[in-house]
Amino acid sequence: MNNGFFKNAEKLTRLEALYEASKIAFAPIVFQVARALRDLKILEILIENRDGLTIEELANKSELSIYAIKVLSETAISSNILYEKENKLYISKVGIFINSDEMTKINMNYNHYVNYLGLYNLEESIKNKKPEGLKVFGDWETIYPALSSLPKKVQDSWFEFDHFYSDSGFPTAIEYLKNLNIKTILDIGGNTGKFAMELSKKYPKIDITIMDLPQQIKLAKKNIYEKNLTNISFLEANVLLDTLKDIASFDTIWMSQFLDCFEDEQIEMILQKIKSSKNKDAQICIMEPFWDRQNNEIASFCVINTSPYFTAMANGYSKMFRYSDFEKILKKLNFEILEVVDNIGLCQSIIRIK
Ligand SMILES: C[S@@+](CC[C@H](N)C(=O)[O-])C[C@H]1O[C@@H](n2cnc3c(N)ncnc32)[C@H](O)[C@@H]1O
Repeated sequence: MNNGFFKNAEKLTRLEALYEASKIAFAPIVFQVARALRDLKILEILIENRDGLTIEELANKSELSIYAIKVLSETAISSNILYEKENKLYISKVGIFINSDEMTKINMNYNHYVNYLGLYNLEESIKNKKPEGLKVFGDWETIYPALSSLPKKVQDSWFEFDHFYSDSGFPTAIEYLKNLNIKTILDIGGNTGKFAMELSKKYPKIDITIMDLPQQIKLAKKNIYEKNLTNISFLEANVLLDTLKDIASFDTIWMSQFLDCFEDEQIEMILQKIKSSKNKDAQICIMEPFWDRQNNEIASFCVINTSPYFTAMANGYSKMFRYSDFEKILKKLNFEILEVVDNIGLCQSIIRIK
């Protein structure tokens, strides 16, 4: 299933197709112009002046040259961000979204700070199965141990992106977990502890343990000690290398936006390790944004287009899941699928398995 999205390609006329191809060929230019218009506050100025401004007036108010306004606004007109009427420039709905829509802002920052430079090496990354783009930030095998030492803007936009999509699901996910009668939960890939802290605030009686790489556990500990939450513990582990023998005491294993960090063989290996080490009655809840379970095409587009980040920047081999592919892995490992719940926050689904 793909909810009937992305069905236009075969219907385009030759001329429409050439226009689409040209938009793609110039996409990096339009992207950078849109971002510059946002960050140079030109969009904001036009939002404050909805009756339109001449080029001279806009140059004056933005303290930029006439040349700058002409270059930026002409690309913006060609891509529907601005429009022109009787020698005045106006902001369009697209421009308003670029300036003010939270999701668009976060996606744009993530693509500019985290992905833009490194995506130049996508082809090499595909061929070598390595995140060759990551070298723009240093000599790392994957982005995960690098996260806590990336440049501030890169780190901030990575965490904002990650948190925006998973955080929006946390309230509903926590409500969902309420009905499962949980006493002890292991949050694998718990990152900076955001989910654990939300859960802890809501249910102080549940024992929560965050498992992650040592670098992330350090950040999580700092956050959690500052909040003085006492029902959260920590386990440093690399799920690829460690045995996971100490997980038998948990009645629930939680993984949110975690398994998408790995390739199929690794996912099978991790799930198999969990299956053989967990208490036999323990349930596993997996929260992921499956692109074929989204309820609108925009969400599906955003989820799909996160995948090349994994290839060029994160690890060289993982991607956002198509549910039907993921289900095959669960069935191969003989997991019982207890239920799948969609529409968790912006784009997540929870699969509960045993
Ligand atoms: C995309 S983040 C998800 C964070 C969080 N669960 C959420 O929903 O926002 C993936 C997390 O998995 C952790 N991770 C990646 N590889 C790992 C490994 N081999 N062992 C343990 N944790 C790992 C990363 O450090 C990171 O915190």
